[in-house]
Amino acid sequence: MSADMDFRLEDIDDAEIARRLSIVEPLTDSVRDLVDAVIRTEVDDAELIAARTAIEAIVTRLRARQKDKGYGVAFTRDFTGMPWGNAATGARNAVAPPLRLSKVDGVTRGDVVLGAAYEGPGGHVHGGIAALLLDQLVGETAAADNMPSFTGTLTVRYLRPTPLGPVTLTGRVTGTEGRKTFVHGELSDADGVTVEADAVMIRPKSFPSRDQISAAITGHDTPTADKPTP
Ligand SMILES: CCCCCCCCCCCCCC(=O)SCCNC(=O)CCNC(=O)[C@H](O)C(C)(C)COP(=O)(O)OP(=O)(O)OC[C@H]1O[C@@H](n2cnc3c(N)ncnc32)[C@H](O)[C@@H]1OP(=O)(O)O
Repeated sequence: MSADMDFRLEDIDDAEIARRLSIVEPLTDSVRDLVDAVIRTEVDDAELIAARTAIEAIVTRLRARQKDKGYGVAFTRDFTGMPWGNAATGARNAVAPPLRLSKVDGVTRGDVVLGAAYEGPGGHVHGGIAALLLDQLVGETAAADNMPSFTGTLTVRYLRPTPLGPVTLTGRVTGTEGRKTFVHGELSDADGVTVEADAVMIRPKSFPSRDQISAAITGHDTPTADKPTP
């Protein structure tokens, strides 16, 4: 993680974050629903072509005004992070399942339903998706005070196939050594653990301090900070 990461200020409060999420999360859910529908639909070719035309019109509307590249990581002045483009948990990212992780008593936990969009072996979760979710899990488990570490090494062990459907993620820190944090993570279905991971998470020596990030984000205004749209 280097100092040229895309940190930026969104000078907003919790109420404004909630307002924006109340608009974008249902949109993201609708796009997830669309992905699921495209995978599972059995309508005829004419319907598929009509659907494509309608979707292309929506894409054109959304592209009327947009960022040059990824969403980046926005922070408020009190250091609330908004990684809304994140591939595993981003509130604006329909590629990500609707997973929210939270930490209670040192254990990070989240529940999510993995549907057709996450299939690998028929009826089962793709191994890369399991690894993605476990990577996010160990990342959030290692993060302290909203300051992330990078995944140095992620060792994933697939114990048995994970059926599509509800899964639970749990992670905990197993040790620290200098800038390294060791984390164990598990992905489980109703019958127990299906995939487990051990990670070495590293706070890079070049990583900016919280004060440096604060200075960087408050030193310039984000182009979107004063816009009313979420
Ligand atoms: C917005 C707010 C969000 C807040 C929540 C955040 C959640 C975020 C969730 C995001 C989740 C998503 C997460 C993602 O997807 S993170 C993205 C995927 N990961 C990367 O891209 C990492 C790329 N690699 C690097 O940046 C550097 O190589 C790192 C940072 C890893 C080390 O570079 P650095 O120059 O700092 O290292 P050093 O040479 O001083 O060595 C230091 C120590 O580390 C040991 N070592 C070195 N490399 C490795 C290795 N690969 N495995 C094991 N150990 C390693 C080394 O032996 C030494 O140990 P010791 O000799 O001291 O004992």
